[in-house]
Amino acid sequence: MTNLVLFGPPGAGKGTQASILKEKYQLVHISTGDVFRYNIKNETELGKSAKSYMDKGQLVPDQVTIDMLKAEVEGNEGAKGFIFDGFPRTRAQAEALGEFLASKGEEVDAMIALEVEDEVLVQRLLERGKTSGRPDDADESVIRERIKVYYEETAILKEYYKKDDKYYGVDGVGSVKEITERLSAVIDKLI
Ligand SMILES: Nc1ncnc2c1ncn2[C@@H]1O[C@H](COP(=O)(O)OP(=O)(O)O)[C@@H](O)[C@H]1O
Repeated sequence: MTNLVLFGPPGAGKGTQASILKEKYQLVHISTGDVFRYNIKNETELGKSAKSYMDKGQLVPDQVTIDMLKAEVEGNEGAKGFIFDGFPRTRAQAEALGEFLASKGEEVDAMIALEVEDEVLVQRLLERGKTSGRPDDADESVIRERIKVYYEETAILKEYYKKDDKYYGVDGVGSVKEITERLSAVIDKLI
């Protein structure tokens, strides 16, 4: 299996690239944000518990997120591998993912990060908010909170994967195609 973590701050372009890469490499794309939004739309218990955090730009609690992620992986038996998008976002999530994959004789092969400056992120998210219908994109203070949470809780994962030589940084500014090419150059060396 090939298991990739697509990493980067909110608005870095993870979702856009993951949808392209999953086709190209025949991997299953799991976006924790998308799964939460699906649950909110369908008014499930999970959706109800996630919504209040998401609307404020905060992280959904680890245990809820980890259980959901495991269920998504379990639901895709026979997959050639996964692209994890938006997960892990905390050290506890990274540890849980490692243990979970190890229990299946698998591992995270690489974390590939899209690197984009903060001000570019804010502009992209505000632009996306005009059409995405996402409440967390419509409000600049929520966007800034998400970026702050990223630096406080998520950015440390760079070191976490770096120590195992699994971290790859890619410039996230350019055309969608250019960025796909940069990511593919990393992935092609792994598989
Ligand atoms: N791994 C996660 N842990 C906790 N909360 C998460 C996780 N993934 C997504 N969320 C919640 O969903 C929101 C939206 O996530 P996402 O769709 O990945 O958007 P973005 O990265 O553009 O902010 C996050 O702000 C957070 O509240």
